[in-house]
Amino acid sequence: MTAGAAALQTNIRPVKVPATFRAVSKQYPFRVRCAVGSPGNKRYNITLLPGDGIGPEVVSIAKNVLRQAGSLEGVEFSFREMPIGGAALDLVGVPLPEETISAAKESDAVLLGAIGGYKWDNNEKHLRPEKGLLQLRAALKVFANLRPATVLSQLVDASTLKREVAEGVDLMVVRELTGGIYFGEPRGIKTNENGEEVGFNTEVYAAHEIDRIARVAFETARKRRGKLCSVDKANVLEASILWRKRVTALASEYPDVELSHMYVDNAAMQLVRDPKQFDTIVTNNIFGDILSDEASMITGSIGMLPSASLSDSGPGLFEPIHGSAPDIAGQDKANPLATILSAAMLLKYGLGEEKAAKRIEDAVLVALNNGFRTGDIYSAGTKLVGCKEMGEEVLKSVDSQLPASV
Ligand SMILES: NC(=O)C1=CN([C@@H]2O[C@H](COP(=O)(O)OP(=O)(O)OC[C@H]3O[C@@H](n4cnc5c(N)ncnc54)[C@H](O)[C@@H]3O)[C@@H](O)[C@H]2O)C=CC1
Ligand SMILES: CC(C)CC(=O)C(=O)O
Ligand SMILES: [Mg+2]
Repeated sequence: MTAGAAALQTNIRPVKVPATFRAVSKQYPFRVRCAVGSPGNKRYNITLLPGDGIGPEVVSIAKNVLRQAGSLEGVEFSFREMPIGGAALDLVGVPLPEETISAAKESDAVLLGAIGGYKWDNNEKHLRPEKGLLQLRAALKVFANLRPATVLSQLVDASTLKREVAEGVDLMVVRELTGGIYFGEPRGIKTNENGEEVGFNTEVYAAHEIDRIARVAFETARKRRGKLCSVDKANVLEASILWRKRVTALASEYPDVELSHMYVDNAAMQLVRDPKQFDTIVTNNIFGDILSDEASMITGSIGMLPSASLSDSGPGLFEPIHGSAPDIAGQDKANPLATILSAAMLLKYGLGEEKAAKRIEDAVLVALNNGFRTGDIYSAGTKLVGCKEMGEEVLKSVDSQLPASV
């Protein structure tokens, strides 16, 4: 055993691996992981990757909420915590240890906090926390990243946009997650013939990568309001020209979905001008990363937005869209709702446990209805609480049988 593996062993708790089978989800064009057994004894293995900064704070809360919601619906979890990002670099010298990849692959779903921080910002490229997250997404083949942005009526005043612009926004960004410029080769920094340093990356998409994310997006739009906007930069980039061509070609298979195209610069502007025009947005890795952060502010805060990253077979990866927020880490200021809602997406999209997912979604609404707000979503007349107290309020509400008024 390597020194790294030995160090990791101390962190690994043995778990009982249940027999699992896969069933086609009725909800989405993905396979969900299903535990074998009667509704009374369902059991799933969840890999927890707290990561860095506020990651451990929000994941520990989401874990408790997940366990409680599950237990009320006859679902049990075995949690296995593994290192990733800066935490893994400090522990074993790499941002994504083999043991973490294996644990993630063997589990039924993965819940991640966030990675990164000032301490590792000057590390060599392959020893940066962000590299670990990209490697994990590639290892799990989670090409489809669903990032819903919904303005809750309770939080309209937390939006930076005017009430009439923000109220009622409900959109879904379908982001391609394992291709494009974040992964494309060649990449690097070299010295050119003039002795000057040159940094370069490659935006590259194969037809099959575009087709599979487009299909997810068409299916998603079909189950929502039937409108799909494909965002690209086809007026400049060849990768976008192919993107637009492939998405357009698939549209004939989805006659019930209204397809439109928009350049990304216009999309960034339209999102704050009139976000209600959007239902489902499909876009590449980098544009989806940027536009979803922008969309989060319409909802009040980046601390509100969850995500589901799905493959067409193995376990899904569920994480808030925010980063490790080193500026507020360790201060009990983080909003845990994005991670709690990611746990709800884990139940719904990863395991097909819709009732438990609904319990969590309702509990978040009840906590907000009761006036609790972390600093990022605070407005006059509401109760300012820290990360832990917000988590406790959601946990209390999970038990509540009261229907949440949206
Ligand atoms: N998926 C991941 O793990 C991601 C990791 N990162 C990494 O995180 C580190 C910080 O990156 P930033 O660009 O600052 O982005 P960030 O998302 O961590 O923070 C941006 C701003 O939003 C605030 N914020 C974020 N999450 C919040 C929450 N739950 N509650 C309240 N406020 C919250 C932060 O305090 C900060 O002011 C970097 O190392 C970056 O590479 C960034 C984005 C995604
Ligand atoms: C930290 C990066 C790897 C990606 C990112 O910002 C994101 O996925 O939202
Ligand atoms: Mg991002």
